[in-house]
Amino acid sequence: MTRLGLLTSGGDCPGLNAVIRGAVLSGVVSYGYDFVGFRDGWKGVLEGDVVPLPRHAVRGIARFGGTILGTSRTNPLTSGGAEAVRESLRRLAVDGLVAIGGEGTLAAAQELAKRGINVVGVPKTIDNDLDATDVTFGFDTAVQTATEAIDRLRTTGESHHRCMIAEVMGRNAGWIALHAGMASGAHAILIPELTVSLRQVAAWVESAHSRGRAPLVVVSEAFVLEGQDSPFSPRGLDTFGRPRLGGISVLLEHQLQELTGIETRATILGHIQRGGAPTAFDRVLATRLGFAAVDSAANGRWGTMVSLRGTTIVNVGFDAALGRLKTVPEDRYQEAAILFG
Ligand SMILES: Nc1ncnc2c1ncn2[C@@H]1O[C@H](COP(=O)(O)OP(=O)(O)O)[C@@H](O)[C@H]1O
Ligand SMILES: O=P(O)(O)OC[C@H]1O[C@](O)(COP(=O)(O)O)[C@@H](O)[C@@H]1O
Ligand SMILES: [Mg+2]
Repeated sequence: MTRLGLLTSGGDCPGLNAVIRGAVLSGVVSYGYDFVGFRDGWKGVLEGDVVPLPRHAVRGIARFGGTILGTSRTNPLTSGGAEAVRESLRRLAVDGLVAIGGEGTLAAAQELAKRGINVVGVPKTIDNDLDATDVTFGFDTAVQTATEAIDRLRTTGESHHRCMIAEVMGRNAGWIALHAGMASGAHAILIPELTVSLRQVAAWVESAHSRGRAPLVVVSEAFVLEGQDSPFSPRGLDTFGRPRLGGISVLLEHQLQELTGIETRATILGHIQRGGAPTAFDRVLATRLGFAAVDSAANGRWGTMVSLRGTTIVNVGFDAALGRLKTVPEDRYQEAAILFG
């Protein structure tokens, strides 16, 4: 019997469990496959740390956030390499892997595929910044969660006649800020793709204030204020050596209050955006990606990943997914700018 191994790797996002369930159900129902799950991403592969994934193990999990398998940022190439992965799969009689992760996970999967390991990828990023897929699961949930939180900030902001700043995730791309900002009626949206001067932000805030509104600014964690040379990152590095972002809104709080004289409060939404139950949209997308990943494995399309093009799930080579980010185009930002001030 064919046995596939599933793993989730990199930062979590709502919908991972729906992918796992979709893959197992499709594999069991359509192909008679058997599944195991590796705990904590590539770490579980290297350590042979597996859990059996019979059909009943995935019962009802599509509606839960996080990942039942756990995740990590272990890089298999620096922690044992392809030979260690091959040996572990051989020992566990696993015929192929479904790796669910971000561009780092997929880069590792690509390298392993080049070395003859059977692996298919499922793209994951809360930031929605992978170029080879139109939308990633988790993004819709993050936008919904951020929008609900920002709606709450508005009512308290309006009561106190304050300027409220909401800081959202977005390491390289401002998609969450753009969408949550448009949905919540922000008077300024600040994204990593475009520097803006403090004076311009203050002008938008003052314009909204002068119309009797409580100004609302939505800012991506990686936004760079004109005059700065990199995103605000006072918290050291993450386990992969990337700067940990977060806090630009607090900097803006002081500077905007000083410049405008309007009482200002900043809120960092942080990991709340990544936690909790996926929206119906994300459950459906993630389930379909899980189905398609198993179809890819069944058809021997190793070394590829599944992706959404329009409303269709297609297969693309890892190359298409890597090396290029899907950032917010200037025209999408200018379109939203009609709402500013
Ligand atoms: N080029 C690469 N090749 C192999 N592994 C990588 C590469 N880049 C990143 N990784 C590994 O993949 C891990 C997960 O990254 P990724 O899937 O992008 O998720 P996230 O962006 O949420 O951290 C990284 O922490 C790192 O260990
Ligand atoms: O606190 P952690 O887990 O390091 O993750 C925070 C970072 O991960 C991100 O959510 C990106 O994750 P994705 O890989 O899902 O795109 C960033 O927006 C954020 O800077
Ligand atoms: Mg990544």
